[in-house]
Amino acid sequence: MSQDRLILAIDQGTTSSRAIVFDESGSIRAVAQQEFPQHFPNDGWVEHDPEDIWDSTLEVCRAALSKVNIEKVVSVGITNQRETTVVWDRATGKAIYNAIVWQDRRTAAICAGLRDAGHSETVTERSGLLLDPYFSGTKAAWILDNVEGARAKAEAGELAFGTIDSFLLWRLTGGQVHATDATNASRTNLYNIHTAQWDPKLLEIFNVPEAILPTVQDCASDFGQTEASLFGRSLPIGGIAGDQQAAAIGQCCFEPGMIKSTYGTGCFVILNTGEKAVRSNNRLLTTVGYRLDGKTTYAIEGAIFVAGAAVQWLRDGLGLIKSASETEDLVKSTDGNHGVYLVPAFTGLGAPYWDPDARGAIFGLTRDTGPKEFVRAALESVCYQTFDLFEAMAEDGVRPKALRVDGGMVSNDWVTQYLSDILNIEVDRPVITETTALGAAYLAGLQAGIFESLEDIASKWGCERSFLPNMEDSDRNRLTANWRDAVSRIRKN
Ligand SMILES: Nc1ncnc2c1ncn2[C@@H]1O[C@H](COP(=O)(O)OP(=O)(O)O)[C@@H](O)[C@H]1O
Ligand SMILES: O=P(O)(O)OC[C@H](O)CO
Repeated sequence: MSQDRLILAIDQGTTSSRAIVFDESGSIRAVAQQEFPQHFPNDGWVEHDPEDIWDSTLEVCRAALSKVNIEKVVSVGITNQRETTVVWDRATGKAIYNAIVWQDRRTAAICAGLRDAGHSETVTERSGLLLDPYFSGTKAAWILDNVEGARAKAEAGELAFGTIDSFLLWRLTGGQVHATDATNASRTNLYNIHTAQWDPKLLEIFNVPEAILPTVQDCASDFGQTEASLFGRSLPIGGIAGDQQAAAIGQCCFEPGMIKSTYGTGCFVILNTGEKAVRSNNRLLTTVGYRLDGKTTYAIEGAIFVAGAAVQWLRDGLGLIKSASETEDLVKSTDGNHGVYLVPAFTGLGAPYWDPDARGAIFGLTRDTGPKEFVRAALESVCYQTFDLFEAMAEDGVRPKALRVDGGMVSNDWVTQYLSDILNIEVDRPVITETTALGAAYLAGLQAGIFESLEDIASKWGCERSFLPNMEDSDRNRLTANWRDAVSRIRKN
């Protein structure tokens, strides 16, 4: 097969924007990355300036494209931090408020009000999600109700709503295309995952006017062309998926029962359930895994809000480490956790607890507790939180045999081994850990005809290292029971 054609994948994440150019074999030809500022204007609020998102995206695309022959780039894929909400003016393209980030808790009271009004069942049945501030619906409504004149403009069709993919698409196409893909739509609380359409009843419940919504397309489809002035040449945009779904695609989880977990800022487990939208009895989410040729493949998802963010907190908040990679040697020099447990509920607890008011705590401190124990407790907490998701899945009757992992944290061998020990299953780390961008590239490549099918793509997956469980049951039981005890002490709901 010719290795000449290239794909540009844009990965717009929570803390940084990345652009990666892949070739036809799925190998990386160029990378550029840029962090951008986080804004915390109030307790529990998290915002991004949409211009920072746009500027950093544009710069990394230009930087990555400058390292390759742009004439060979045949398709662009976009993947993005999901749920983060932007509302912009169609006439100017300017956002009317900062992007409200997925971690933001400001709409907790609105969600509680909707629960009290008896909407929980309708929302879960139709959207597959829960009533939690995590999702976009209440964030969009908050902007419309808190920016002067916004609701009237929205009703008049002058404003556009989008998750980050949609906002970038609008900007990249010079305001020509207002669209999103089914995975991003499935994170809004407004999209009916069974009918594959925006749901009028959900729009009514969340008080979001239809006039602001983007068109929902397949993940591999014609999303328009980039404006020629941006990169010196117009490029077709052929793929979009939310970052966690893109990671599942990059990990080639195409068969029902296949499962991946990504350890970036947060941790997100996605289990392919095939053509069936399976409803969890244990507060996991039902979501769109991908939609291709009009056919939806569903997934069950467990979302944990703090994973690598706990390591960032050790570095930036406490100053205990200078870099994330130091944690591996530090924790390897410990001989157990000395009874210290960190519950990193800095922005509440996600699945399976869904407790937006819970806050973090550390337990079991003694006079000999030092930085190493804090570091170990932070790394362990990520594995215990994944354990909670697997327990919830087990109660739903799902017991995976192996887990494919990716994300910045799994470069840490200690974390990956401990994860295998605590979950008591094989944990596989792939050769290419940039699975999120790779998934977007696969979608764009499918649309461009570079890849023929999902089977074609699946043959490219390679395992770099498998981690096998190596812990006594009695130790696992003791550790997870202590963790559960720690969690129970911070619960508010
Ligand atoms: N060696 C390591 N050990 C532990 N955590 C790490 C290590 N390397 C990176 N991380 C953590 O992984 C996260 C970065 O992963 P990444 O996948 O780039 O995240 P995101 O896409 O959410 O920005 C950071 O939160 C960082 O603290
Ligand atoms: O940007 P990430 O990698 O932290 O992912 C964010 C998720 O999409 C939030 O649902």
